Amino acid sequence: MSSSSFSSSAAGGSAAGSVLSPYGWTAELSEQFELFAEAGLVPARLARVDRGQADAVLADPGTGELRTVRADTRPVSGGAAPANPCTGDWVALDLAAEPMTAVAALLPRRSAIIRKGAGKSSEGQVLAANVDTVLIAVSLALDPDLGRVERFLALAYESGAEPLVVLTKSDLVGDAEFVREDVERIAPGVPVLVVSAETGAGLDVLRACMGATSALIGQSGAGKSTLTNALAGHQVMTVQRTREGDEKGRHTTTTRELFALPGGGVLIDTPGLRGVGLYGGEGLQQAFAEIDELAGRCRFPDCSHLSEPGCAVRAALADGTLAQRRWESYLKLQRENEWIAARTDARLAADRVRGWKQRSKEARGNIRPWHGRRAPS
Ligand SMILES: Nc1nc2c(ncn2[C@@H]2O[C@H](COP(=O)(O)OP(=O)(O)OP(=O)(O)O)[C@@H](O)[C@H]2O)c(=O)[nH]1
Ligand SMILES: [Zn+2]
Repeated sequence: MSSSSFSSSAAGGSAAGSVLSPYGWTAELSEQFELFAEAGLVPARLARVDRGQADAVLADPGTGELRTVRADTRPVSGGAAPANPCTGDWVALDLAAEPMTAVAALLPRRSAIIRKGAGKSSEGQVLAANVDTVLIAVSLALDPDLGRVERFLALAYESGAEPLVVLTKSDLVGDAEFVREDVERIAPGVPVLVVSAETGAGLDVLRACMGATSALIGQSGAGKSTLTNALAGHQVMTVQRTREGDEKGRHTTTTRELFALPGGGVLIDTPGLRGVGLYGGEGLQQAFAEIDELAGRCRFPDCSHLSEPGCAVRAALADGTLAQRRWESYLKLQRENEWIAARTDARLAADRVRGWKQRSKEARGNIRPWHGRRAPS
């Protein structure tokens, strides 16, 4: 691609605005972008991120039409994992960069779904950025795992986006109402919708509830890719049909991808999550708002809810207002969160010590050539 065909004047301007608005571009973003536009950079949204590169959707400054380009993400990678570019990020592209288009900057995120990284690492992994609605897909074909739904809800709240539970594959069950009620009980204030990607039932209501950018999360096999295809109106994701009706799914989705929807707005499909570790705390309080509220009514503000008199939590457990299962689920997620917080603190402390040692070593190294003596250590 020749760099001379791009003029900086169109970048970030109204052309980009109208063409990118179905992708979630707003006047506010346009304002944030002004300085980048003056520098000759072009706004784009990342639709897919692989190792070191991304697919970026932009309004071509020459033709004004939507276009997807491959871009080098290395200039904005390499820092702390949660700050790395991910699907849904708005970026400033340098189309003239050699040897290929490069992501020159990431715009500040409005929200981000971050889970605890895989393995022993305490680093967060961003699944999707700038999301308005988190759709938690739960298959009606299996007994619902309420603890898992609670975990996804906490993750969704933590992101800063609005959660919504989507019970999928309604064509496979006679009556979804019981499950819907069970899920509603553990998701106070959260819409719980029943859909079938197969028959199209419930899709209109779902569409009406989705914000400008929605992201689908859920267990592998929950029907996320099938639902993405149904909402997109055509096959955008490859769905592996499990011949024996195996409900476990096969991890068909390997990279996050972002799609424009026919009625405007975009949908981000994420790979099936076997285990989602939480990464942060506030989301848990929101997902278990009624427990938070109960704890506020205990006689002692620092009540451990174990043996203190006047404990509102124990009272609620005793009279059945608070289900034992729900309380244990909360405690479990809270323990995980504390662990991750401790790990993160320990890692930051270790980083600080390492950074200090490195700097003092460099300082010694700098002194030696000029003074010919060892710096005091
Ligand atoms: N009967 C019926 N089957 C469905 C429906 N939606 C999905 N399925 C089937 O469920 C299986 C899993 O669907 P996927 O869309 O691949 O699930 P996924 O959540 O994207 O799975 P991962 O890509 O592994 O995360 C496939 O065999 C689909 O054909 C539905 O509405 N009705
Ligand atoms: Zn208490």
